[in-house]
Amino acid sequence: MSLKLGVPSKGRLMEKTFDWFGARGLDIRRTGSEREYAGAVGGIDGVDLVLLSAGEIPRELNAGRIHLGVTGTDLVRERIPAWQDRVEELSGMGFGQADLVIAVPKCWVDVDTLEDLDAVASAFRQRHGHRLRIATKYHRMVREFLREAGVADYQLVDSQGATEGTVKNLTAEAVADITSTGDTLRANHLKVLSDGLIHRSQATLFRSKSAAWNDRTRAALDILSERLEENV
Ligand SMILES: Nc1ncnc2c1ncn2[C@@H]1O[C@H](COP(=O)(O)OP(=O)(O)OP(=O)(O)O)[C@@H](O)[C@H]1O
Ligand SMILES: O=P(O)(O)OC[C@H]1O[C@H](OP(=O)(O)OP(=O)(O)O)[C@H](O)[C@@H]1O
Repeated sequence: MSLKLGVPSKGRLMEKTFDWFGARGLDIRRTGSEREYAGAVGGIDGVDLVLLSAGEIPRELNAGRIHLGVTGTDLVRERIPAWQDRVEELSGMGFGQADLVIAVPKCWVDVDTLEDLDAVASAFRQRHGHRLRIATKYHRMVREFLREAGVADYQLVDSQGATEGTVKNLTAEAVADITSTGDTLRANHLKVLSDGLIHRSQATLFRSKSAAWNDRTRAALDILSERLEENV
């Protein structure tokens, strides 16, 4: 059995992931036609490449179907319950940075903090007969964060894309989404709460705690770990 390394096969993390391993002596390549999801790893023995979307890598790590995988820390926290028991962070990779934040309409001039949001949420429910809606795809992380902050009078509405548009479209009053330059929030007249940072994410190399390890896969991991230490 070879060590299975899961890397993003498309999307914003793919190229930088290939470059990051290249700088550490691992030549990761897609093989076959442009559309074929096949790949190879050169420069190290006993490692098989598994091409996946960044969003699927947490599930594969959790199931132990891959030994190592590259994805965002946000996706691991969101998609693996009790993630610390299931995976180990081997190395932050220094790209794919994005912040998961809570944002509200800019015109809510009296709302700058979670405490303000809590007050607005209670008033909103009394006035409208339903809870203030927060659009997000990060249900687990947002619930946990708001529970710890003591904000209770809200409901999550699922949004798998174009989340910032939900406020203009009147399907939500606030959003919890990833931001990197802040352009999308600004363009949609939203502002981040001053204490509304839920998580700072970056692309990270994870090790599955449930994958089966043998002498060959352990030896491959040792060589890989040495390369990582040489190139911190
Ligand atoms: N500006 C950004 N917007 C969204 N995600 C970003 C941004 N910058 C970095 N990321 C990170 O990139 C990762 C998601 O990458 P990407 O969207 O390519 O993967 P995906 O969810 O598998 O894509 P897809 O939606 O095509 O399946 C997340 O960890 C996210 O935090
Ligand atoms: O702060 P910015 O640099 O503007 O980036 C943030 C935007 O990028 C992501 O969307 P993505 O491009 O993945 O599209 P999506 O709306 O389909 O998720 C994210 O959901 C934000 O909408």
